[in-house]
Amino acid sequence: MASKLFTIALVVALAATLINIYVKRQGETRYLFHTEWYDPVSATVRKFLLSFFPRDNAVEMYDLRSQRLFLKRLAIEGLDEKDFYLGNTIVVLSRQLKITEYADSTTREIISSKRQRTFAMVKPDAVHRLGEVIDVIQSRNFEVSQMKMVQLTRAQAGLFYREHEGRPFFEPLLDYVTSGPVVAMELITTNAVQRWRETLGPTDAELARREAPDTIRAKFGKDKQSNAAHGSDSDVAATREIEFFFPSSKVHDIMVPQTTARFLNNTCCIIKPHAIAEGNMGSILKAIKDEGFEVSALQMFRMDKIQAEEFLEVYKGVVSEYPGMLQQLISGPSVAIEITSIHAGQTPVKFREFVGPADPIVAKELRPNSLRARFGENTVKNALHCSDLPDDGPLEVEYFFKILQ
Ligand SMILES: Nc1ncnc2c1ncn2[C@@H]1O[C@H](COP(=O)(O)OP(=O)(O)OP(=O)(O)O)[C@@H](O)[C@H]1O
Repeated sequence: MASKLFTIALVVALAATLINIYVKRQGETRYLFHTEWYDPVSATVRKFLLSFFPRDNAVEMYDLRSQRLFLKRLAIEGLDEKDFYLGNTIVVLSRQLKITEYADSTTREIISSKRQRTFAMVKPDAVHRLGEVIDVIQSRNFEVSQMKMVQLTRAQAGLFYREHEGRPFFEPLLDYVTSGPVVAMELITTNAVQRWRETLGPTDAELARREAPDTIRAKFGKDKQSNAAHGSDSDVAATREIEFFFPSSKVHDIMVPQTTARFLNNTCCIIKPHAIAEGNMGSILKAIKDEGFEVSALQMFRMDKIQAEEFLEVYKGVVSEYPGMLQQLISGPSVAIEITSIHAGQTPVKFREFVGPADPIVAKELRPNSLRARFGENTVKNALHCSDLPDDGPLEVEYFFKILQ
């Protein structure tokens, strides 16, 4: 009985504190989220209630364990309303906070309709034009929140398209979607399911060219079967399809599509978070292809501080930009790429030349066509990380495409 009374008192006290903190903000738009952060010092996951105030991009955090205000309202540069959706990780004062739940019904109603997820897949016939497809995706204000190049097995393709089993086009469809790599993506925007279907256009690419020439299938598809890309047809399908390609728990199931990494004659690069946030991912991928390099594997990662420190260890104490490089790498999603080319043994050296000098200002002078000259800003925001030495490339590819899988 005593313990029950204590629990009730605690809940009342907690509620009262929350009311104190939040009700006084009445009249001002704010969203409430449950978030968590892995605290390396206590080796535990700490849970916070987080308020976000869109007017000034400020956050306030309440520690659910100590039941105390943890962070007074503070504007966080680079944080935006669009960063707040379930499953995303935001960075607040170097802490990577994962958003685990909406903390009230108003936030759920507003954010979940604004931030709907859908599943998109670039099919084998359009993968060589991935950069252009991503340009369309970004120009229509979709955010790519997960992405992975995979090779579907026939069994996986059959499961994915099981609703079409028995139809005359089913077996040819499986031949087609297993004929080469596909790129699976989770896209987020307002009304994402419907808007992505509209962006795709009609199933038949020829019909799309006649009736909806501005759509993805009109631009990149060939016919009724080879139609460049897929999109979920409902909210429920989107959830199922996202889970199919990006399982929420690490499962070693043969039905989970696997990376296309070859681990041979390769080098590695990372499109940095700032370049993705600035909308340059598509242009960078297109430039890499136009220069004759092949993207043989690709995946979006949200690196945590421990992973970023591990990855950048060789630069610690060696380059003065190390702290900035670390912050940049954990500031948002990045895309790791395995690069191969017809130059075989020369791929690392040739690709490094194409990426250009570490300082974009120097790159603009010496190599104006290099990726850093075109997409970089300074030595930290220099658009891409690229393996330094030929021996590093395969190790970095292994890090992303084996160890972090
Ligand atoms: N009549 C057909 N002949 C050949 N292939 C077809 C035909 N109908 C559909 N397909 C292939 O099967 C896929 C799935 O068919 P569905 O009817 O679900 O079309 P969709 O919803 O427009 O496409 P998706 O599901 O790939 O987004 C199509 O995208 C296309 O590749």
